Parts: sequence; C-alpha cells; structure tokens
Amino acid sequence: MSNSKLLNHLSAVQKLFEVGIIISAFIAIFITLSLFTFSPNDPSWSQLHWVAEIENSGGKVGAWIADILFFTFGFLAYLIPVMIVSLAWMLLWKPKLKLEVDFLNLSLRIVGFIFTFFSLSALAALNINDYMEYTSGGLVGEVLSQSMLGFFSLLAVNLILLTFLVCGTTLLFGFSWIRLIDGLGEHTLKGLAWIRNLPTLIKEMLENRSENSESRYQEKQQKLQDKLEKRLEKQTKKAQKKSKQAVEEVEEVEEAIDFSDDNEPDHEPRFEIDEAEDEQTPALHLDRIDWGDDDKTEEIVIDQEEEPEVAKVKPKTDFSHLPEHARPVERFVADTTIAPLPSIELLDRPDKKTNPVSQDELNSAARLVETKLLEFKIKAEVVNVLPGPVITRFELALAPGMKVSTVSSLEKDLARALSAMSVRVVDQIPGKSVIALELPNRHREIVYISEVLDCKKFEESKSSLTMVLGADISGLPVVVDLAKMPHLLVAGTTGSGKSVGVNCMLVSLLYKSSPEDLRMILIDPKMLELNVYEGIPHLLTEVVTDMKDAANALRWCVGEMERRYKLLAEIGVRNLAGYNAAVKKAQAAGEPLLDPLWKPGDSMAESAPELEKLPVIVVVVDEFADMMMIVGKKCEELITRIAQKARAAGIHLILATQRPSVDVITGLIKANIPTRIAFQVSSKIDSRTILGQQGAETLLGHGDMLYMPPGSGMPTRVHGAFVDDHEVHKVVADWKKRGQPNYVQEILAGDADLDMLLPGEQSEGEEEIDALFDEVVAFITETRKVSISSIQRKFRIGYNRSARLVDQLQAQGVISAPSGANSNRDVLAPPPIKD
Ligand SMILES: Nc1ncnc2c1ncn2[C@@H]1O[C@H](COP(=O)(O)OP(=O)(O)OP(=O)(O)O)[C@@H](O)[C@H]1O
Repeated sequence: MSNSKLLNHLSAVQKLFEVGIIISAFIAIFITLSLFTFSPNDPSWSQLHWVAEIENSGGKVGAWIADILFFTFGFLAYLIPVMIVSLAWMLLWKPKLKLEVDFLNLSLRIVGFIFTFFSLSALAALNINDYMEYTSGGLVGEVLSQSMLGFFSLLAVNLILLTFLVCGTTLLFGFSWIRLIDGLGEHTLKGLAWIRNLPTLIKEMLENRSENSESRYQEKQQKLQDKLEKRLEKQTKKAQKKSKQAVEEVEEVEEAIDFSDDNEPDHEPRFEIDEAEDEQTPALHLDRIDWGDDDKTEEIVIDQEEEPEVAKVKPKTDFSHLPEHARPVERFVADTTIAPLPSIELLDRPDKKTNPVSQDELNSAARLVETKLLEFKIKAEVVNVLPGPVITRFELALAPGMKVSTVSSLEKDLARALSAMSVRVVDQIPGKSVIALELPNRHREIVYISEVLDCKKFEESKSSLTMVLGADISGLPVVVDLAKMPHLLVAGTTGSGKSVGVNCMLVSLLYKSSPEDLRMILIDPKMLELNVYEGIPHLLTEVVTDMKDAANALRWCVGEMERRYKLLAEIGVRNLAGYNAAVKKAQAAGEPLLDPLWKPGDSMAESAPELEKLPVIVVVVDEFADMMMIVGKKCEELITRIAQKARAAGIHLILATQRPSVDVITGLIKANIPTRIAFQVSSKIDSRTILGQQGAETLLGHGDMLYMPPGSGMPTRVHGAFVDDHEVHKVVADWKKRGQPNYVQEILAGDADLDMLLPGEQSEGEEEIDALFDEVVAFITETRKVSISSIQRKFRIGYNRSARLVDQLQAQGVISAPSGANSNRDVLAPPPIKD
C-alpha cells in the first residue's frame, strides 16, 4: 500500500520536473569534478596537445568545459555549478508557486545577479594573480576592468566595482547592509558596556548569591506556613460543624468498621483530624522539606483534605442500617454519574492546526482577484477580505455601469483563472451594496462538531429542537431551531456530506433534549445510515428500513397530528407549547387535566386518564427519493399533509435526498417545506430545484452547504460540522445507559386497509363512482363497443375523465381488460333489456 503510494504520487508534469532537477544536479556535479581536476596539460579548447592519458576526471569533454569556463569566468567558474543547481531548484521545484510571480522583484533579482557576478569577476581580474594560464577574472572580468581603467584610476575602479557588488547582493538576496552595520554597531557598543561593567557585575553576583538563597528560603517558608494555617482553619471549622450534626452516626460507622490500627472506642472525627494535623505538621516542618519538590507537599495536604473522616474509612460492611446522610458514598456517586444529557467530552476534541493568513497574503490575493477580473473586462475593487476556515470571501465594489450578471456568468472562467476548484459569486449581500466572490482556501479546515456544540448560543437556546449545522464563512457556529422551520428538506449529490449533516443534526438534538421532550421516528431505506441510533430512548419505533412500514409510520404521524389537533382544540390552546404549559399548570395546581377525547369503552378504566406532557416528534427520512419511488403518490400526499399542518402539533420532518429532481422534490412538497439545505449538487438545475436559485453547484462538497432559512430568499453558506461514526456510537451508547426505548407498536402495525384510513383519506379501491357511470354502462352495453374516445365524444368529457370511467367499468366487470394487438376491450355485460 505505502509502496504504491510512493510510486504513484507524482503527476506526469511533476515527473518531468523531478527528472529536470536530477539532471541539473548531475551536470553540476560533472562540472565541479571537471573544474577541480582540471589540468593545463589536457587537450582542450585553448590548448592543443597530444597526451596519452587525459587527467581530467570528466574526460575530454570535462577538460573542454573546464577550460572554457576558466577562460571566460576565471575563478568564478567554481560558482557555475552552484548557480545551475539553484536555478533548477527555483524553477522546477514547486513550479505552481512561480505562477504568481512578482515581476518587479524578479527583474531586480536578475539585475542584482548581473551586478554581483560581473563586479566580482572584474574585482578578481584586478586584484588576484592569474590562475594557471587564465586571468583570475576570466575574459569577462578582464574586458570589464580594462575598459574601466581607461577612464578611472585603479583605486576608483575598485571602489566603483565594490559599490556595484554591494548593491548587487542587496538586489539579489534582499540583504540589508545598513541593518547589518546598524546591528554590528549596536552589539559592539553593548559588548563594550558589558566589558566595562564586568567587575561590578561579578562583585554583585557574589554578594547576591548568599542573600538570595536566604530570602527564597524565607519566602517559601512563609507561603507554606500561610497555606497550612488556612487549611487547618478550614478543616477545623468543617469538622466542628460535622461533629455537631453527625457525632452519633459517625460513632455507629466506627463500630461497624474494623479499625485495624486504631481501636479507640470513642474516636471522634474531630479529634482524628486534629491528630492527623498534629502528625502532619511536623512532617511538613520547614527545615525538613525539600524545596525543589513542591508537589510532594501539595500531595500530602490534598490527601488530607480530600479524605474526610468518614470517607477515609473504606466501607466493607453493610451500611443499610445507617441513616442515609451517614452512609459513605455509594448512592451519591451513582446518582451523580448519570447526567441528564450526554457530556461534550464524548466527542473528539482534535488539536486544530490554524493556518493564520497574514494581511500581506490577503492583500496580494485581493490584488490577484482584481487583476483576473480585469482580464475579463470587469472593473472592480476588493473592498473587504473575510478569511474563514474553508473559504475566503472577497467583497467587491463594481465600477459604475458594471452588471452583476456579467460576474455571475463568469464563475467557471474565474475559477480557472484563479486556479480555484470553484468560485461562488454572491450577487446580493443584505445591507451592503457590494457583491462577493467566495474562493476556497488552499488549506481547508475541518469544522468539528465538538467546537460548534460547545458554544453559548446552543447552550442558551431554549428550544428542544435546537440543532447546530456547522460554522459560517467566518467560522462562527450556526445554530438553528427546527421548531421554527418547521420542516427541513436536505439535498445533495452522493458524497456531498448529507449523511454526516443529518448525523450532526441528530447528535445535536440528542445533546439538547431528553426523551420527555423529543421523540423520533427514523426512516432509512439505505439501511446503513441511521441504524446506529437503534435502541436510544428517544425512538418511537425501531429504525424503519422497510418502505411499507415507512408509509405506515407517516400514516401514524398524520393520525397523531389529527389527535393532537383535537386535544389542543378541546383544551383551548394554540400549539403544543401551550398544551404542555396548561398540563403542567394543572398538575402543579393538583387538578390534572383529564383526556377530553376519552369515551367510556375506549379502555378498561372507568374514568378518563390524566393528560401528560406531549413530546415533539421529529421524523427523519434519509433518502427520501427511495421512499417516493416505492410508496408512490401516497407518500407525497402524507408528507404534504404533515408538512401543512403539523407545526402546531409538534411534528417536524427532516427529509434528505440525493436526487434533487422534480419528481422527488415535487412542487407540492416544495411549497410546504420552505426551509432547505443544499449540499453540493451536480448542476444548476438541481440547485434551482432545491433552492430556487443557482449556487449549490459551486459548493466544495464534504459538508459545504447553503442553508435557506425559513422566510428568506437568501441562502447562507455554512460549513457543515463533521461528526465521526465513533462519536455517534459514543453518544448513542451514553443515551442507552439512561433507559430503554418505549416502542409504540401501532406505528408499524397499520395496514393500508379501510380500518386504518384517516380522516379525509380515501382507499384506493374505493374511488368514488363517476356520476355518468350508469349512463356510460347503458351506452356501451347497447353499442357493444368501448373506447375512451367514443365515451369522450358521446358525453363531451375530457380524456382523463373518460379514461377513469373506462377503468371503473373494468373494475366493475362491465368490460374486459385490453387484449390483442389493438388493445381492444370486450363488453362483458349483457345488452340492456328493452321493454
Ligand atoms: N462536514 C464535513 N467535514 C469534513 N468532511 C466531511 C464532512 N461531511 C462529510 N465529509 C466527508 O465526505 C464523505 C461523504 O459524506 P457522506 O457520507 O455524508 O455523504 P453523503 O452525501 O451522505 O453520501 P451518500 O449519499 O452516498 O451516503 C465522508 O466520508 C466524509 O469524509
């Protein structure tokens, strides 16, 4: 596995660049060898000898190359291999970085190189003796120095060349000579001052050493004394208080326990503590303490404090005979370990590596955006840059007369020009007159669920349906309330992060609400995603994977919705919150409300049962398209009914699908579910189906989403929080510890037969017989011919009604099913009897 990774991780272009670097390195090594083993006796470009054996380790070619380089550059020939390697490295290593070249800087560097190289060779030619038979500055240095000597003195030429050299190094390497001189001066002055003060310093040090150890010793001594005094005081107070209240109980405890080293019958806690302190104090006696090991002291004191008198005695015996408050710990611990809601500690808290982007980088990115826009003839100025964990938003002020639509239509071209995976154009920002470009960051950060769940907004939200979705573009948690939505439609292609998103919503619900406030029905046609929640006490029924059961579950929800509506009407409240408040108030007043819908005979009881608090119900469907396909029209009908009315009854839907097509997200469903979340989709059309506008096709996948809040036409970009499977498992296991689910059997038990039909629902078989039915029967039995068009013509009705009539005739056995090549039907009923 790792081997194959090693072998295949370069792209074709990268392979070529890599080979380029290797070849340059070999050339550099070859030239170095040739230069170092150069012999003037070898035949070369400037020497014509005949020798039996060439001395140069580069052979004939090496001798030639070395000769030419020495001839041209003199001593500086030794720099040539270094330059080759540096150039190859700069150009071929990470070539992508070179795409964003700063041309001014590059030109200055080239000028710097020329200055440095030429002035060095001229200086060498002037000041260094010839090297073998070559001038030390080579041809370049010689020509340059000689031509300058024609105009200036030797000293002046040297000065001029030195000036060029210093300027050249500054331009080439960005090296600041002024700072160097400044630094040197400063350090020299400091050094001089230090040397001057050295005798005084040594004197002071010698004096201080003895004083210091004395005062440190005394300081620590005082600190520990204070600490001890405080603790002793606290414990004495505690013991006095306890001894007053519990002397008797403690005596009983002591009797029941086998004190191995203390058998005093009247051993009171108070004295035990005092004795312990008396024993401990000498142990902490100041001159016996090792000052280097403060922890040890701390440990002793903590032990003493944490084990109060009763707990110190390890109970091995039965304490049931004791009063409750005198029993050691067991019950207390057991009660406190199970908190009402899971702890955030169950979730991973990854070490986040932040990649802070400097202002300079942001500014240059902004300039790059402006330049690229100009290439497309869009004049715009970046007025604000907002870096976030996943994307960076560039707010643009368009030049007067520029159209927003021009920018929007160039999304793909801009992405290509900016080498970005995708670019999203936000053509409207509420409250601002600018537009924005959202560009993905090079390093994408993952938003972990623990970060966003652990926020004040989530904690302080009162709604039991509070959920976190993730973080907004600036990294702040996005907390939403399902109760306000009141239903949610989630769509995105496969792998866009839908399931993780749904898990994140479910986990946040589990972090907010207990089963008393929230119950759930989970429908999972894929049989994989939601099964993990099986067994949590919030479930109303086991996770539904069979689509027939799913239809029954929806049907049950409609029934429950109707029942709740009646209850609300009877009690005279407008919604579930009002109902729960009324029930609570009546219970507190000692006059609980009785079920107004109960009728004698409904149950074995003689009077109506008391009304209880009703939880909200959340129905989650992962892969809602599958359900629509299998259950058909009925599913749409049931969902629409719930979506239309269930808000007041406290029933909420979360529907997720990976097929955002119009046959799944029908107009009817869309009209009733105004809150949507779009993860990445494959086309603009899909985006329009979900959000009513484009944009979701430019998302980055992996949890990147557009959230359309209820009652708003503006989607908000949210980076979905990531929740790993093992985190979900932990939360589920934690809830399972608190209790078993109480499944309602009738949710799945229903059959789509007449008994189960809900108010207003019609059985498929019992379609209302058309008013014209009898007349049509008379007509066809007489004519002995049947066709949709003939009925249409005769009764002047539309095609649909005529077709429905034909179906009804077949269902009633008046005509046969279509048969034969022409799909003709026979009239089975006898002709009418004529009188
Ligand atoms: N918020 C997120 N942050 C980082 N990575 C994520 C996030 N959400 C999802 N991913 C990554 O994307 C992958 C696919 O996510 P997920 O399984 O939720 O997609 P999906 O849309 O449900 O796909 P399918 O429809 O095929 O089930 C995950 O395995 C995960 O690695």
